[in-house]
Amino acid sequence: MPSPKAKNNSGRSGSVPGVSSNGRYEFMSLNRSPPPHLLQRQGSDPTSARLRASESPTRRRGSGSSNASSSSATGGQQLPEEDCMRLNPSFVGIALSSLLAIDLWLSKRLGVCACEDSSWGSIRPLMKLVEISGHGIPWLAGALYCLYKSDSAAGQEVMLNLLMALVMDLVLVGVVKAVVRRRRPSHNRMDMFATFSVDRYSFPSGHATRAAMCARFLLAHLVLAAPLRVLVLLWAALVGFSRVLLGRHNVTDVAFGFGMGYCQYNLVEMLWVSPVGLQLLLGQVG
Ligand SMILES: CC(C)=CCC/C(C)=C/COP(=O)(O)O
Repeated sequence: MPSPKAKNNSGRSGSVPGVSSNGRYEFMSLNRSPPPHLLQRQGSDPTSARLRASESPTRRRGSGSSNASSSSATGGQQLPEEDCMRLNPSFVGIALSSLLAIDLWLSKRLGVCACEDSSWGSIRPLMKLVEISGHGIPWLAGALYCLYKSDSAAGQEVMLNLLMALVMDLVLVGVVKAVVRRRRPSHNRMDMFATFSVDRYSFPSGHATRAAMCARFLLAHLVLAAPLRVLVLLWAALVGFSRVLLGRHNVTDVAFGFGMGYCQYNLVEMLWVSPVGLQLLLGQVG
């Protein structure tokens, strides 16, 4: 992530980031030699040393022309090919780093209920109530209760599919969290109730996926008056927003969570289990 304290004409066009000795990214010009401390670091970097060691002599000879071109770009210093590639991050890489920087900055600023002494700390209990309203346990318990209480086949069908949708959501979010392994914001206090071990990761927000998917589910399968439909949408938005206010998530975790939850509902519709389908399924199992 580009540091605001960047040296060497940072921010100008034609600049690319490198990593300084203190671990921060710094910009340097493509047209000028990198600063000596960066050149020295690349030479002693164990990863690039390993890469160079594993390179066969044939490949090294073969990459001579690219080394020559890189030496002209670095003021006569010969850099190995892999180091040169690292000095030329793609436009997509820079755009992603910038987006992440904005995300972290914005999320930190919006985390105004992250603890009791935060600027909006007094509404933290209210935000925690919103958090509970989007938690998996009340939704699973509610769907099970309605399934048990429902006396119509249509009601049972809807509740059964909601139950399956909630379980599918937990599994999909768990898989993505385990793969991406993005840490929760540093200002988050890990005081959520009933979490799985993957919930130490923040991408995507499970509350946001559930809120988006359940909102679509309710709007599609319950006959609700217009004000109630608006309320459902407002609730989903508030659940997502409260994740950032509480400092639980970065903005991108919630935005992706909303998108994922929206798409998950399409999957629920595709995999919709009807009573006939269920009887067939149970008949095959039995
Ligand atoms: C224990 C059960 C049934 C669900 C856990 C729900 C939970 C705590 C999800 C984490 O949500 P965020 O990713 O939005 O923090």
